[in-house]
Amino acid sequence: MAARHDQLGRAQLGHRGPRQHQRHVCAGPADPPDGDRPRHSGAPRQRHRRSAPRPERRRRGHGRGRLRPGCAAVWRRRRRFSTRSSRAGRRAQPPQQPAQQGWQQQPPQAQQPQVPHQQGVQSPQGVPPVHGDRSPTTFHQLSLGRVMRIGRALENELVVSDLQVSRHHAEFTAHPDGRFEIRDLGSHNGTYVNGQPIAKSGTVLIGPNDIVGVGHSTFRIVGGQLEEFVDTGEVSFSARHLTVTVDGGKQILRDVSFGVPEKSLIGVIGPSGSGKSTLLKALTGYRPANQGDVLYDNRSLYKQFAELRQRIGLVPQDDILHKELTVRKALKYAAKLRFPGDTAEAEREARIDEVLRELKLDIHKDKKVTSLSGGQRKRVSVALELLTKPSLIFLDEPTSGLDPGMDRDVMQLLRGLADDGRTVLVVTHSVAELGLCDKLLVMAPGGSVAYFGPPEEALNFFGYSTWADVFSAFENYRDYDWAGRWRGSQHYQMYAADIDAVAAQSVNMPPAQQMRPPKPQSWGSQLFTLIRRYVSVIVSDKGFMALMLILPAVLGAVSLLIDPDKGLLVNQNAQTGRIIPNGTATTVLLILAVGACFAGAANSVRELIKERVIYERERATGLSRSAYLMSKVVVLGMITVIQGGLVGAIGFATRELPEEGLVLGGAVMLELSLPIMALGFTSMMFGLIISALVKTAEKTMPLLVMFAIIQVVFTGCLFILHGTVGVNEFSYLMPSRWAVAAAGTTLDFNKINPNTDDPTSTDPLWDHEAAAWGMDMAALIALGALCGVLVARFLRRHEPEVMRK
Ligand SMILES: Nc1ncnc2c1ncn2[C@@H]1O[C@H](COP(=O)(O)OP(=O)(O)OP(=O)(O)O)[C@@H](O)[C@H]1O
Repeated sequence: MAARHDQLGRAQLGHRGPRQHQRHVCAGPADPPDGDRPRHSGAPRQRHRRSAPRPERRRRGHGRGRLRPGCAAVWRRRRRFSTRSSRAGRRAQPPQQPAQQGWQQQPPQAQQPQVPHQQGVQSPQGVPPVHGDRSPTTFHQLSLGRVMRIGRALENELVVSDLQVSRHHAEFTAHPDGRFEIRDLGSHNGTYVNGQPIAKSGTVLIGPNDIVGVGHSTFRIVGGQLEEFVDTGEVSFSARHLTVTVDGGKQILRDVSFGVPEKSLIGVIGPSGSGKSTLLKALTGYRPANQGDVLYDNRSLYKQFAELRQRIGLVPQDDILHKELTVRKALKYAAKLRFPGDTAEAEREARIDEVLRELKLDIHKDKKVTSLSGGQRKRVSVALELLTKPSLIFLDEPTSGLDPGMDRDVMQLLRGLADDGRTVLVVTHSVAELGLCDKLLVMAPGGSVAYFGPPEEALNFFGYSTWADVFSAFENYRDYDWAGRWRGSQHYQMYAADIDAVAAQSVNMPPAQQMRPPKPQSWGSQLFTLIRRYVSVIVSDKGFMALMLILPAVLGAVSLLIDPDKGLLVNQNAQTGRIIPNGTATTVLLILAVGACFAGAANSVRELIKERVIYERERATGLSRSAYLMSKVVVLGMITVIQGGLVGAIGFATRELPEEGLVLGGAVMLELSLPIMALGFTSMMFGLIISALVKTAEKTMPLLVMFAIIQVVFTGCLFILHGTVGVNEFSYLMPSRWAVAAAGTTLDFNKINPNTDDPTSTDPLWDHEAAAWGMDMAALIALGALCGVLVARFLRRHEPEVMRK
């Protein structure tokens, strides 16, 4: 391990050995023309990563732009050069090419960046290394004719205490003829050969070049022995020539390369729109780059995504927790969804306790997430990601909205996570605590790298005293070749040239099904967990519960104010037999229908948007889209149907109704209420469509009102739809049309609300027949089902790209 660390250090940190003796050059934008002279005298500063005690590092690495002595004079000169533009609005100075000629004029062989050590390294037997040159953790003897079963359960020949591994996960067989094979035993998280999942319960022959992945362990057969490597988190990580091109050919990430050894904390900063989020998506495989590769301990993340993605944690900017739950409950449901189906509750609880202790959250575990401070909430989000012991953790602006104290707390937490043996990359807008990072990546407008190296050298590199100045320069000189400036710099040679020297590759992504992470739980189990979690969230919100009861009660009750003494029967003059329209029945039905529409859509209209970030994250960890959607449909559907029942019960209870129904005989009130309940359900599905479509929760309210008003218009109660060409056909898309029609068949709406202009014209949807009731109800439910299909399609748009196919 020590040897590997040393080599990685050389390979990925730019061969600090010889190059540390190069002089650091103050490569500021305002370097004078003769700026090829080295600016610093004396020995270069050694960077003692983590070997330096923390306070020392903090002192050195505050990154607030304290200039080194050699640069101070240059800086003063720069300021003199810049007085004119400073007066004109204190704009940052135009950048100049850094003074790197001295370096560039070195003989070619001195400039030749070395291919990183781990590329193409072969073991003495010609077998490629699994993890660079890292030594196997354990050797297992695999005698011919023997079967070795791997799993979490103690009765296995090879016991792996890893919650990502199933109790009986896979087995190696050494055939008497010398062939070796691996068989998956129906594992939850899959068994992988060279990063590709093998079929559930499938068998694959393996040779000496093949690497078998099971949870955090990888195995290789070498001379009849099984070598096991356990990924304990200490992995190197590098990005090579990442380029992302969007439709229209525009590059939003340009040739980004950098690499870090194990236990590193990397900060990523850059002006708005410089591609930080795009980079994060490319690094995590959420939206793989079009060109380039991401290497996870020498393994291509893209090609082996299905296996390696389990080792990656991502904490998005917004909290990935249901704030209404207590910390413990939120983690409990997350663990249930992420760990294999065969993990016992005690195992999950033990892991949750471990993580809570590690993040010092145990004292807060019974508090609701809402009651925690911003910093503590961020800790809980990190805790959630740590459950599965990822080796790489990515965070998107974890400190946004936090005060400086919390900002420091969170950054120190990340520092600690890295020191404990993980690689952590944090995208941030906050520059106050950058000194805690081992490396800083600065993105320039246009999505290219402007700097990668130690944070404490970054401001000097740009030649400004504050990050505000650097960002102003980015803004004011957007078209400047920041990437060229970086590539021409000595820092580039020291910290990135080695990685960059490897030729760019176009990404040959494996087929979509091989990219997709396995589902750790069965569909039914996911659905059950999601329903339980959703019910817990609703139950913990007493205000919401009360509102859900009050809303239908009020909507039903207001209908009682309409001609309270009048019934819902057909008005017919006994002597003449003439039909007299019953306006009360039409109005009551209209109000009840609108009440159901409103209640149903209001229940669901914010549901998907408010937890979109959680969904995105969980989807990337193997959550089933249909299980998620079904959990919403089941819980909200039940609530809405009960509400519809309440609306109907209150609205129809005091009215005189026909004695016999068309379908349910004497249960007329139920026959009338069923369309109201179904209308509530279908409206709830429409609400889900709105929720899946909108970009912000604020947009849901106007759309909800619009939906309810359109439903009023198309009930058929306000004007006769039948015979109105175009409008009538359009009304078939409206749930209220079918619900009023279904209830109308029972009440005989063709007589209650006849077409007075043409008494012979009747609406077939209102025919006083059981078949018409059945058809109306079927159409209403079919509309709801169609909405379900649409919601699923719209949900896809919010998923990580690898999960969309
Ligand atoms: N799918 C896309 N199609 C076209 N342009 C896109 C797409 N995604 C992002 N962009 C553009 O790419 C650029 C980089 O976007 P990105 O979100 O990565 O920036 P950022 O640095 O994260 O910004 P911020 O700090 O504001 O979050 C932006 O100009 C953005 O408009």
